[in-house]
Amino acid sequence: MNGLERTDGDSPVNEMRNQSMHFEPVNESAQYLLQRTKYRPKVAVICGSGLATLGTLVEKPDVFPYEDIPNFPVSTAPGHKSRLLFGILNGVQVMLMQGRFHLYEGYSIYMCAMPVRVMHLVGIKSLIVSNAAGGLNSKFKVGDVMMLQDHVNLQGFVGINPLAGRTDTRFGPHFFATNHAYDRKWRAKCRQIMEDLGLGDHCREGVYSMVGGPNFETPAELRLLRMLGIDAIGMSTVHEALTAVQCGMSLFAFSLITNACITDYEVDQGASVAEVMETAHNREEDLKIIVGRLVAAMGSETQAL
Ligand SMILES: O=P(O)(O)O[C@H]1O[C@H](CO)[C@@H](O)[C@H]1O
Ligand code: HPA
Repeated sequence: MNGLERTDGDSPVNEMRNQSMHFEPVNESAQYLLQRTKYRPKVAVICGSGLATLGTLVEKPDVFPYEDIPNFPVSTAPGHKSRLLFGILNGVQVMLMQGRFHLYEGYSIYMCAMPVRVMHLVGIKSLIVSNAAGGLNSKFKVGDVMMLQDHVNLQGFVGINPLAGRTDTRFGPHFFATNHAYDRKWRAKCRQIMEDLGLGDHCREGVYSMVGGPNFETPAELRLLRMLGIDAIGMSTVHEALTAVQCGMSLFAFSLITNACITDYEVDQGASVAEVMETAHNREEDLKIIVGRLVAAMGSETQAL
């Protein structure tokens, strides 16, 4: 054990440290939920922009508006419903977030990632994270699904990281490897599911990164991101993924490529929320089947845990 891993929340030195996550408010949110639902899910889903419709898969749901959950943030982004569902999806108990939190909403990186810590205290072992993203890789087409093999934590480069600051080992270790953050078995499963559905040509794999937003990127920024080896760009997911891995969850994440990133100054058209929503809407039925089958696979695996 080193000095960073202690759990002495009220020590004077911790008072001087930044506003990183405390155990008690997260636990209060988790206990609020556990006391009000009979479900004890081990699988969770985070719905990206325009993908809240995945929530329609959940049968017999217990519905918790975020505003009712103590210490929980409230969604303000377009296409995010701001409610948490507990219920059954393809025969598996799930916890599903219809709405996530972004830096551009004014929340700290700790608050953006806080629901994942709530999931951990609820008992979640496997997590599916979805997002809408712009396609930087020129081979990608609008409507493709990019499974995250990896990410670049741009905010982390300058110390903006939900794991920074005081660490409470009840949320996992301070230092840990991230070379297998995204569990390759779920990528193999997703590829198989998409091939079975005749969607193999739309199944991609690559590197995601997150900017702060809310504006979409300039052509110069997009060219820089492409040089960094980034295939898809969004404004979310990285902080959730890191928090999930720290908590020991098995993670699958995918980007729906909702728009092509435009780096040519001669093109008049630019990225828009309307295009993001339209693509999400067009792909929702396929994504429901894919996510449903992935949840079923995760459910069989976590049953034994
Ligand atoms: O990452 P999700 O929440 O899917 O949302 C993506 O879509 C929004 C832009 O339309 C941004 O918030 C971007 O991050
Ligand atoms: N950039 C950033 N975030 C996004 C995009 C994009 O092009 N599309 C959807 N979310």
